[in-house]
Amino acid sequence: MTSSRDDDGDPTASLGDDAAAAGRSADTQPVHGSADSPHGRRSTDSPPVRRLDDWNADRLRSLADEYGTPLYVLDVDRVQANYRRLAGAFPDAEIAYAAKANALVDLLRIVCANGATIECASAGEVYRAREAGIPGDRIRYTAVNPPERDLEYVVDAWKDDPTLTVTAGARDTVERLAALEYDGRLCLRVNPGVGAGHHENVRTGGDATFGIPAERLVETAHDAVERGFDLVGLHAHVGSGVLDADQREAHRRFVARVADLATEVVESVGSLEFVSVGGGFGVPYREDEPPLALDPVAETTHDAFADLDVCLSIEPGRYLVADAGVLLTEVNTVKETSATRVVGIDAGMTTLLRPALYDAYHALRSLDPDASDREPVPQTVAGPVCESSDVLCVDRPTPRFERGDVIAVGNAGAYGAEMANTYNSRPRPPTVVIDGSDSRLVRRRESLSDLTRLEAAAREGVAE
Ligand SMILES: Cc1ncc(COP(=O)(O)O)c(C=O)c1O
Ligand SMILES: N[C@@H](CCCC[NH3+])C(=O)O
Repeated sequence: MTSSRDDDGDPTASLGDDAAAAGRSADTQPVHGSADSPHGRRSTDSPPVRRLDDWNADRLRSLADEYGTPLYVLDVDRVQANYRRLAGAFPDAEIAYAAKANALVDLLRIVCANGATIECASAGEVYRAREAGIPGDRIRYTAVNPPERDLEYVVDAWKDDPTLTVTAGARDTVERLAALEYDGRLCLRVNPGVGAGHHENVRTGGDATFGIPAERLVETAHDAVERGFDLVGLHAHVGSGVLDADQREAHRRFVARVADLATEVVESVGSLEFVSVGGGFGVPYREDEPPLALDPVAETTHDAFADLDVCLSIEPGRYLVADAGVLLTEVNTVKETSATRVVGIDAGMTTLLRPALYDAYHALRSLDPDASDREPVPQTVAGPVCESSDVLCVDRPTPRFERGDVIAVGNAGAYGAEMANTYNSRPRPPTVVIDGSDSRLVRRRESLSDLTRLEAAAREGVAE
């Protein structure tokens, strides 16, 4: 395995001033490439888990007062601490941040300033990365059944900057890229036959639709080389939210299988620059769940690739941003029913989709100064959307929430704002970034007029 970067220079050099500034503090120096453990890893000092109780309630309440609710809050220092911890465990690996977890332009700049590449799942994410000023050699686009419009946009971006890399998960995608006269850097995504994740809907290996079937990989690689592509990489992704022992064991088998497949490709086509083993590093959502021990995962991965002369790449999304974010929401209704105490809040499944989609658990805490004195009672917390699945929790024993309380919802930094939508014509919430003692609005609240802006029938509609 070789190191991902041959320069240890300033990764922000080609970014704008803002990005360079984001990377300038002592806290944000890239950590790649240094070693002080048998596997070249080095420890970092930030706690591996940040619970909801660790957030400063007064500060969050004052942000809710200033910007209103629902409101996403993202703490830049925590993103950077998470980045350093992961980079410390995988010092030789390239870290490609999976923008799908949270694609705010500000955030892309910050992780890139720390040394990351940006892993993009769509033309939209490539567009965001370019808006952030990120150069092509830090952008990777992984096509999933790509609409023609996406391919065309990415091929145009590659014409502007041929250092960009495209990952194809199907032979058809390779053919369609060739038809668009793309013959640049190509990575192939394989389905290694093993998946893992916090819910069956987020397992992307094994019985899933993603990637080239393993038995077709070598012939597809040959085909790509014969067509004149610059075949630089192999990619696979196990799924999302690897945390418990069974999932870690599946991840171990996954990594071993990807290493075998990479060996087959290298033997057949000569060499590869990198192998990406995807993301999936889980974080604890429940108060009593332990954090993921990164070192054994890194060691297993390192060992699996020890005999291969390739750079290792990882694609974390959730691990970098989940516990760096909270959602703030206000209680507007409380009613006792014969079955439970129902607490109505102003954030719903349109604001945070994960509970409705995956039955996901998110910790809840009232920020009211008296909240800790209140007795825990079973409470069902429901949003403002006309769907009975619009509940954050059912009968969860929590200190009584009262009307007017601001509730903080934990681990909302990943797949929170990013999956927000406007169902029931609910404008999407804003995001405020906190950066040390400063805070800034990085995405404004959508207004009612934003809802109709694209419709021809609206007064100022611009539909084509
Ligand atoms: C291809 C790919 N890479 C990376 C990720 C990031 O996953 P996670 O947020 O679990 O690290 C995903 C999402 O599951 C993905 O589909
Ligand atoms: N959206 C999922 C993660 C899966 C990402 C896509 N591969 C979640 O919130 O847990």
